[in-house]
Formats: sequence, C-alpha cells, structure tokens
Amino acid sequence: MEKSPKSENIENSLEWERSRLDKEQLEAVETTEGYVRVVAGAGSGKTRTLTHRYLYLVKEMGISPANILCVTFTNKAAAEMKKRIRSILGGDDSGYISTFHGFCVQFLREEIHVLNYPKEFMILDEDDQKSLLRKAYADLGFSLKDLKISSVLDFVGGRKANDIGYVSLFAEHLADEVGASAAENAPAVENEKREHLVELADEAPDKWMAVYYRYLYEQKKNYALDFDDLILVTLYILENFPEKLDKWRKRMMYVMVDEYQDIDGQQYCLADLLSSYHKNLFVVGDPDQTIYGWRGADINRILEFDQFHKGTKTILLQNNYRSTPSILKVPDAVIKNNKYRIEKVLRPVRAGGKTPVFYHAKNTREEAKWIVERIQNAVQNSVKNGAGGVHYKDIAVLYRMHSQSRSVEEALMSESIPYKVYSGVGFYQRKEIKDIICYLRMLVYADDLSFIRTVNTPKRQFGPKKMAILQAFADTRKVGLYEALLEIVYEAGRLNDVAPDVTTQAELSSVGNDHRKIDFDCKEFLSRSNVVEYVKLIEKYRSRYKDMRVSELLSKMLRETKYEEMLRLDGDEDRLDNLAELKQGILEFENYYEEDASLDEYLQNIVLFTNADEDSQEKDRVQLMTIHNAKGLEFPYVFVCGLNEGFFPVKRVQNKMQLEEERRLAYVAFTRAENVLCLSDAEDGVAGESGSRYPSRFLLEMNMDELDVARGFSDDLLLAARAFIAESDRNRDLMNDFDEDESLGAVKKAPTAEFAVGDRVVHKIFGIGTVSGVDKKNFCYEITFDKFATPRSIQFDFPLVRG
Ligand SMILES: Nc1ncnc2c1ncn2[C@@H]1O[C@H](COP(=O)(O)OP(=O)(O)OP(=O)(O)O)[C@@H](O)[C@H]1O
Repeated sequence: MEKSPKSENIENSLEWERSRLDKEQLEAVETTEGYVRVVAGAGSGKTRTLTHRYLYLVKEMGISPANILCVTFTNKAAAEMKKRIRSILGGDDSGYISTFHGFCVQFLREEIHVLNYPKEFMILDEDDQKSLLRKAYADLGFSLKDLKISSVLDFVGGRKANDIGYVSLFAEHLADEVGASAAENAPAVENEKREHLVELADEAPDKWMAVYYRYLYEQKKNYALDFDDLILVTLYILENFPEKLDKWRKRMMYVMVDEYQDIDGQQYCLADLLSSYHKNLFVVGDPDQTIYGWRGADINRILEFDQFHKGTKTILLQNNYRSTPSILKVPDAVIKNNKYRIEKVLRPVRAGGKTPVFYHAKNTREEAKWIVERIQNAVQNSVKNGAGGVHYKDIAVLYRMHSQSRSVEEALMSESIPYKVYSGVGFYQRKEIKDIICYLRMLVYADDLSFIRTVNTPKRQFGPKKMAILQAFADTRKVGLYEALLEIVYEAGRLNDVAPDVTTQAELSSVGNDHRKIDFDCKEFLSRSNVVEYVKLIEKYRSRYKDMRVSELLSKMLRETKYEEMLRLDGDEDRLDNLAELKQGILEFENYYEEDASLDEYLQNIVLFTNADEDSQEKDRVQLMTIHNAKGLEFPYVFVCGLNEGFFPVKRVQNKMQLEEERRLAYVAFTRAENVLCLSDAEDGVAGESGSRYPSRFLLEMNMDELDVARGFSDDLLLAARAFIAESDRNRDLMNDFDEDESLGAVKKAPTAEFAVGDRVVHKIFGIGTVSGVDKKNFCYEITFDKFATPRSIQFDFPLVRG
C-alpha cells in the first residue's frame, strides 16, 4: 500500500525521536502490558518517555487515543504534551491527556446525568466556595466570628473525603435511561433533596455541620461542584453504577500516570479503578521528589506499588540530561541522608560545567545584594562576550516560603532589574479577572455567584437593600437571583425592547408560576437603578454566545459593561495589563482549540488552571518562586536562597517524615539548575533585627570542598549550628532514627503531637474543642469538646484542624 506523505512524516518523526531515547527510556516505552513502575531521577526525561509511550501505543500498536488515559500533574504539562503529540500525529484527536481533575470533568460531562445534574454543571474555585459559605452563614445567622471561613473550608473538604456517601445528599440516584431524560429538565426539577438539606442544616448537631449542609444546599441550587467533588463524584458514580464502571474500565485500555509520587488517595483509587479491567497501568515518578505530603501525597504509593499490583515491572531511569556533573553532586549529597527512598543515583550525561557557588551573608539584605550582583554580572558578561548567553528569564531565584521573596525583590527593584514573582494569588483569582470571567459565566450559567459579583460592578445603584429584597423574592419563588430579577424586569414591562426571539427565563418561569402575582411594586424596585441595562446586556449575549468567538465576547463585555472604562478612569494600569493578558490567553486558546473553542470549553479550562500553570518564560525577567512552584521546571541559572535552619527546613517540622519531605524539597530545588547553581544563607534577618540564624543542615550535608565558597561561615558558627540542630531535633522528636527492620507503616505508628494544651481544634464529627492534655506515651490528646461534658481521647495522627 502506498504511504501518504503524512503517514511517512509521522513514521519518520517517530523513528527519529525514538533514536533519541536511551535504553531504559526505550524499555519503558515498549513495555506496554501489565503494571509498570518507572522510578526516574530528576532530569531523566520522564516527560519525553511518557510522550513517546503514547505515540508508540498509537502509531506502533494501533491503539485509539480514545482508549488511552494519560494523567499529568498540571494542565500546562497536559497542554504541552497534547501539542507535541498533535504535531507528530498530524492533528489526530489526543483523547484523554489531562490532569486527574480534567479527566473527571470529561467523565462527569458524560455521566453526571445519572445524578440528575446537568452536564453543564458549574465548577467552583476557592473564591466561589467562600462566597457560597458566606451565603450559608447569612442564612444561618452566623457571623465570621463564629467560625473561620478557611477552617470551614477545610472541614467541608475533610468531611466529604471521609464520607463519599455525601454525594447522595445533593444528587439524585437515577437509573441510566431515566437519568438521561430527567437531566434535560434538571434545572427545572423541583428538588426535594434541596429541602432535605435545609432540614438537615436546621437539625445539625453543631455549627460546623449546619454550615456544611447549607453549603451542599447552595451547591445543589447552583448545580455546582467544587474541586474536591470532581474526583469524589466521579468515584461515587464508578462505585455505585456498575454499568458505568464497566464502560470506563473497558474503555481505558492503557492508563499512564505522571508524577505518581505526589498523587493522593482518591487519585490512587481512580487510577486503580480505571485500570482494573485491562490491568495496564504505567506509573512514573520520583520518590525523591514527593513534596505534597501536606496535600495527601504519600510516598508509600510509589514505593509499595509493586506490593499492591501483582507482577509489577520496575524500570529505573538514572541518566540526568539536565545538569552538569558538579551541580548533581549537591542534590546527591543531600538526598542520601534520607532513609526512606529507593536507592538510585543521578548519572550526568553532560560533561564539564561550573562548580556551584556558596555565599554566607551577614544578613538577608546583604544576601539579596549578592544575588543581584551575580545576576547583573551573569547577564552583562554574557552580553560582553557576545555569547548570546544569559538572559534575565534564564535565571530563577527559589526560596522555601513566599515571605522570603521580599528582600530579593527590594534589591532587584533598586537595580531596576525586571522580575516576576509567582505568588500565591493565581492569575484567575485576581479581582478584575474574576469579575470579567463572572460576566462570561453569567451568559452560560447565570448563577448566583456570578450575578452577585457582576450586578453592581461597575456601580448600577443596586446595593445591599435591593439585593436583600431580590433574595427574599428569589427564595419564595425557589429560583436563582438572576431568574428572579428577570421575572421582575419582565413584569415591569422593561424587556419589551429586547429582541423578540429571546425566550427569557422569565417567560418560562412566569408560565411555570402560573403568573403568580408579585406582591411588591416592580417598577418602584427598578427605579433609580441601571439594573435593567445589565439584564438587557446579559440577555442579548446569552442568546448569541454560542455563535460568537470567546475573544469577541470578551471585548464586547469589557466595553458594553463599561468595566474597562471604569479601570481607565481609576488609572489602574496593572489591572488593565492583566485584562490585556487575559485577552492574549483567550486568543491562544482559540488558536489551540480552533472550532472547539466554545465559551463553555473555555470556562471549564480556566477553572482547572492552577498557579503551577502560569506561563513562566514569556518575558525577559528574573523569575522568583517557591520551590513548590518550581516543580517540573528547569532553568539555566538557579539561586536557592535562605538556606537557614527554621526557614529551610521550616520551623514547623515535627517529625522525621516531615524532615525527609523538606530534604526532598531541597533536592527538587537543586535539580532545577542546568548550568549554574548558587546557594546562600544569612546569619541575621535584616541588619539590626535580633536573633541569629544558623546555616541549614542541608548545607552541612554538602561537601564544602566541592563548592566554590565565595564567603563561608566560621568554624565557630559551624559548631554552634551543629549544636543547635541537635538540640532542636531532641525537642522535636527528630533524634529517634527509623527502625531499619520496620516498614514505614511501623514508623508511622509513632506520630507526634502537633497541638499543645490550650489549643483550639476542630474534629470533623465532634466539632470544636480545646486540647486539655497531651499523652505522649499513648500518642493521644485529651480534648474537651464544647458539646460534651467529658473529654475524649483522640489519637495524634487523627486529622484535626486548628480552630
Ligand atoms: N534521551 C535524551 N536525550 C537527550 N536529552 C534528553 C533525553 N531525555 C530527556 N532529555 C532532556 O532532558 C531534560 C530533562 O527532561 P525532563 O524535563 O523530561 O525530565 P524530568 O524527568 O521530567 O525532570 P524533573 O522530574 O526533574 O522535572 C529536558 O531538557 C529533555 O529535553
């Protein structure tokens, strides 16, 4: 058969790429059947291996992308992988390449009808969750003083994770065929479950549970799922609808999971369930880079993978293609102090390179100054040498905690060096971005959250009083706020000039409500307010958005809502810049998704976007970020600053497991560097501040002879640091070594106390209480809960939240 030029290209490119895999990478690519665990060191080409394995399955084995699930850690990694695969496969559908959350959204859009949820359910980000909680507080008459929102958020998340049965509280259980038809009417279904949730809240044993049920009620009202739900509801459907499990596990012939060392328990279950029919599960990860213990990652999952997956083949990738040999000695020297790992070395493929530099500063200001001088030298020398070498964007400054960026920022500013801090506030969480996204969400969902956020921004004289009246009216009609407002506007005859083909929800609801009279003066309610203009605008684009490009919708919304004008009048350049960046992002989205670039798709995409997805290298500026944010990235020039005890490792480390996680973080930091690695610490805080700092134990674990010491610390300081570390380890139970004969399971049986007598804590069932005793012998707290007369004994390792 004659080959088409396209297929020839494909094979050529695959051959060509294949020749660039090393022996172990190739083995990982070609071992397609059964359980395969790839334990890979930093910079060993995990991404390359995963991409080639995907191509191998499709091109060499003829597997359809629709039968392959490939899970990445970030959306950015998924997008990059899709791009590469599409470029090689020539635009073929790249199926299920996504994060766990992204996959769950795809799954739920197809299956959630069995719970009588519409497939266009809304996804809540943290900001939305807080708004729902505030609404729940208001309805319950609670104040922020009663319960802290952030604690309640943790409580809700913990509660859901511990009892997946909660799903049945806000979702109906329908047989598949009934579900499919009922789901079409889902928004109109009068739901008894909602009322049941209100009753549960009224009868709840404590405030925590009352808010919890009210939160579920609000979710149901908005047909919304939060991030935790995406996975939990997927698991719930798979576990409760055998025909769905059967369908999906038969569909997923090959399941691949990247960054397996950092998955949590639910993600672990999901990967296992989906691969339980064909039993082809390929996991790749680096136990030495497990850095999300605080988010549910457990290094055991990768270390003990072979015990739970019979016949597992393990392949080690140990070649490091990223860093020079002298750089690799640093992470190697540090990580080998961890007991709990799979022994592996980093074999440098590159040769030569500069020796890593160390600088001990007198204080943080001097440390920052040194960093900035080196940055200037690196960039200026490379310009002088005409090497075209180092640009600002090639340089990253990494630190353990966000707060450590301040002194470096000040020094960069004083030298007018451009930089960008990857802060905790994600792009899509910024006020102006969220506002305008909520305008776009109004067109698709018209949900309460987006309505509250947009109706009076810019000002339309629609303040709290009018909102309260509207809320009361919406409650009596049992509809959302916007639908209630539409009914009022319609009743007042103010929608006559909207295009006649628009079937507004008001028309629908007034029919549904049999023209029930509104018992207040609608015209009076609408007077002295521009809210009718708002409604007209939303209605105009609600009926057209499906036929418009997202970029066009954005421009129209920015202009016609007068949002952009408001920022211009305020002279808010930063916010206007952010909006410009948003526009750019939308154009890129449209280019990438082409005809699939619908508004629904866009909204779904951005809600899954996390800080880790922020594009880090588009402009020429130095990049400042925490080590967590640097995961998976690489830079020619890396500074790791603030290497001091109490900062790195952080002060809150309480046990050996946590200390090992800090050491893994150090390993991640040092292995980001390609050509140059600079390390620094500071003896004091800002000059004049009291309190000495000791160099980090991670520095002491390095061989100083293998570093270019620009300025070292004195022998006295070294001795004092050793004494300080020994003493603080004794106090924090860090001295007891792991028992070599015991598995980690046994090590974990000796948890330590995180709370002290007098601390207020929250238990997911018993509510809030005070720690009245700490029994170190039996590893238990004695806690007097507010609602019990007698104290209860709770184990140290039981999850409690600080109250
Ligand atoms: N066989 C190979 N030959 C040459 N270069 C390679 C090979 N495999 C990977 N690389 C290069 O090595 C670098 C590191 O690869 P990659 O980012 O995939 O590593 P990784 O294992 O995901 O790293 P980390 O876990 O540290 O983030 C990349 O620049 C990649 O292009």
